[in-house]
Amino acid sequence: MTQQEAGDRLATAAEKASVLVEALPWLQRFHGATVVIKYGGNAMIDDELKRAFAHDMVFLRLAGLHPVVVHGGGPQITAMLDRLGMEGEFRGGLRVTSPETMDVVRMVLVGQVGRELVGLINQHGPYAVGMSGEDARLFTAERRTATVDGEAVDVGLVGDVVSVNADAVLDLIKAGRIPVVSTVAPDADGVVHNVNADTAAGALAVALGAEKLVVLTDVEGLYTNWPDRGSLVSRLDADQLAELLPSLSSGMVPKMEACLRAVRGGVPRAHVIDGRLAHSVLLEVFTSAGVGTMVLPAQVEEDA
Ligand SMILES: Nc1ncnc2c1ncn2[C@@H]1O[C@H](COP(=O)(O)OP(=O)(O)O)[C@@H](O)[C@H]1O
Ligand SMILES: CC(=O)N[C@@H](CCC(=O)OP(=O)(O)O)C(=O)O
Repeated sequence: MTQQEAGDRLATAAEKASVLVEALPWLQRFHGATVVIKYGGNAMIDDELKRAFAHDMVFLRLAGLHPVVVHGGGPQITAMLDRLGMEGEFRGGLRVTSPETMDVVRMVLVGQVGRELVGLINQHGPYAVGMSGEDARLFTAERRTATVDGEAVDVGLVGDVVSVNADAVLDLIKAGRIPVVSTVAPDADGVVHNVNADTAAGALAVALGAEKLVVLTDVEGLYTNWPDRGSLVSRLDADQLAELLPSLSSGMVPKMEACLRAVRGGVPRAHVIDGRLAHSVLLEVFTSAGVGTMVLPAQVEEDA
């Protein structure tokens, strides 16, 4: 080995060690904390990324945190509707959901996307258990409308989460498992509704008293003036977000509403991060710089 090569090896080793050392305060701070991670369908773009996500969930669990996964699957539902020759339509960021569409939504979220994530996590050990909003009365939904040009529009069997019974999730956490939640949920009469996954993740984070809500999507974070790439915002507080919300367009609306709901409901931090970057969750949780957009309940001086 030349002197140059030996020097390079030392520098690489020092860099690797510094990453591990930097994680220590965050490992201490989040030990025993519950983190709700929303994995959007648009961030499940290839098998490698999905495997990296599963790896990260197991990493969090073995690092002493309690990860709870809430997954989406919008593009996967649309692909299945296409295969079945059925129409897919969104209004105000929500899927128009007829009873027939609801069958497909449930089949894809619970039977396909949820199962796949459970399988990938369980390649590392017996951690993941899948459940939907129907299991042990996790979520109760209430039919909601979409807002289009300021008007309320009927979108069929689409629900908002009006109550959360987190007992079954807490039981799984206590047993050392990683709950993987699909967001279909019955209303008070037992009629199953399609719930946006961001909305469900926000509600679950509040009910669990989570330390963080992390939303993985296919963009770097929130842009105040989309698509102006210079307008990426790294942090904002609940009041600033509430002011910005009416100006946001469809995909970001449920995401940022969920972050607002979470921090106003007692979750100290909500983050929107780029799920296209492998291991972005680990960077968010265990590095000082963090990634993406962070929403805080109120303006704070401390960097966290
Ligand atoms: N202000 C904004 N900041 C960032 N992304 C935005 C904004 N407005 C609209 N978008 C769009 O929202 C998309 C993310 O939402 P969505 O497609 O519903 O993702 P997911 O499947 O992760 O829930 C981004 O890819 C981007 O095209
Ligand atoms: C009511 C509504 O729009 N539900 C969503 C549920 C899945 C979801 O939210 O998936 P992403 O997170 O991948 O967007 C849908 O049917 O597409």
